Amino acid sequence: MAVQSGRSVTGRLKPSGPREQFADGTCCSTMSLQDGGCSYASSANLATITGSMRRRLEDQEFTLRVYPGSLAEGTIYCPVAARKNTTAAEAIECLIERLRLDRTKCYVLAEVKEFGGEEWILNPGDCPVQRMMLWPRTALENRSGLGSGEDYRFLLREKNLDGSIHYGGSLQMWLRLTERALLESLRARFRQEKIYTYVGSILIVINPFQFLPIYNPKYVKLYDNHMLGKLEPHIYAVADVAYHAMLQRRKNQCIVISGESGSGKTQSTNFLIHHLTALSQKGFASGVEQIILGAGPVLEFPSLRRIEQAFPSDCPSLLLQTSQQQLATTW
Ligand SMILES: Nc1ncnc2c1ncn2[C@@H]1O[C@H](COP(=O)(O)OP(=O)(O)OP(=O)(O)O)[C@@H](O)[C@H]1O
Repeated sequence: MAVQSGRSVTGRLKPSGPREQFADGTCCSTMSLQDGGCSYASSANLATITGSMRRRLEDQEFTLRVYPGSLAEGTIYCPVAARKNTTAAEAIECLIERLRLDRTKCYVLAEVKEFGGEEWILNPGDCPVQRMMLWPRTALENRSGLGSGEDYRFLLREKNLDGSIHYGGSLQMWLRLTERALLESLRARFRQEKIYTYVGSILIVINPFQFLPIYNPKYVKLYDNHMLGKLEPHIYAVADVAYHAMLQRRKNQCIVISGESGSGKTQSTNFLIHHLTALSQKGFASGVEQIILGAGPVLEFPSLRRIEQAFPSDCPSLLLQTSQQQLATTW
C-alpha cells in the first residue's frame, strides 16, 4: 500500500494576509483590500496594488490531492501542482502521466463534498483550484479525517464511451478494500508464524501467545546495524534503527508502542530493551537491562490521535500491537 506524499493543501493555503481570507472562501483579496484600505489609497494606487496582488494569486501554486481509487491501485492520492487557472483537463493530463494511466481512455475529475456523498463532475475547462477555494477552511485543514462529515476532495473517474461515468466502487469501498488486503496479508503471514509486518515505517505485531525462537543472540547479531527492509520485519530491527539513529544524529529517539490490553506491549518493550542493552553492551553482562525494565517508564495513550499530537512527524518508529482476538473480529 503506497501513500503518495505531497505538500498539503492546508500548508499551501495557510500563509497569512489576504491569501488566508481568500482560502477561507469568504472573499477574494481584492475585495478585502478595497474594504479595508481605500480610505487612504488613491484609486490609481489601489488599481496597481490590487493588480499586483491578483497577479500574485494567479501565480500561486497549490497542491490538489486527487484520489484515483481503483484506477491506480496502491495509490491513495496523487498530489498535483496547480495554479488558480489550471484546468481540470490539464490536471488530468498530469495525472495520466504520473499514474501511467491508459491514454486511450477518457477521464474526468469529480468533486465530492461529503464522504461517500454525491460527486460533481468538473468540465474540462473548470479550474479545480477555484473550486477548492470555495471549500471551508475546516475541510482544507482536516485532510486525514475520513468520515468526518465534511470531507471535501477530488476523485479521478473514468468516462465510458457513452459519456457516463464509470464508478467502479466508491472511495469508501476502495479504502475498505485496501484495509481488507492489509488484514489478509497479516493473516497469511501470521499463519507462517511471521508475527511482524511493516506498513511503511510502522511495525505491526500480532501476539502469537506462544514461544517463538526469534529472540536469541543469533537474532540480536543478525539485526545489528542492518539495513531496514533487507531482513524479515522484527522488533529488533526497530530497536536497531533507533539505536544507530541515536548514535549518528546524536539525538534522542522515541519508539511508540500502541495496542489493546493483552496485545503484547509489555513483552515488546522487554524485547526492545533487551536488544538495546545487548547493542550497547555488546554481550557484556550487566544489570542495566534489569534496571531499565524495573524503572518501567511507561506512557499510555488512549488513542492514536493523542500519539500523533504528542509525537508529530519526526517520531521515528511506531509499533502497533494487536492480538489474534482483536483481528478475529475483523477477519
Ligand atoms: N512476542 C510474543 N511472543 C510470545 N508471547 C507473547 C508475545 N507478546 C506477548 N505475548 C504473550 O501475551 C501476554 C500478554 O502480553 P503483555 O502483557 O505484553 O500485553 P500488554 O499489551 O502489555 O497488556 P496490558 O496493556 O494489559 O498491560 C504475555 O504474557 C505473553 O504470554
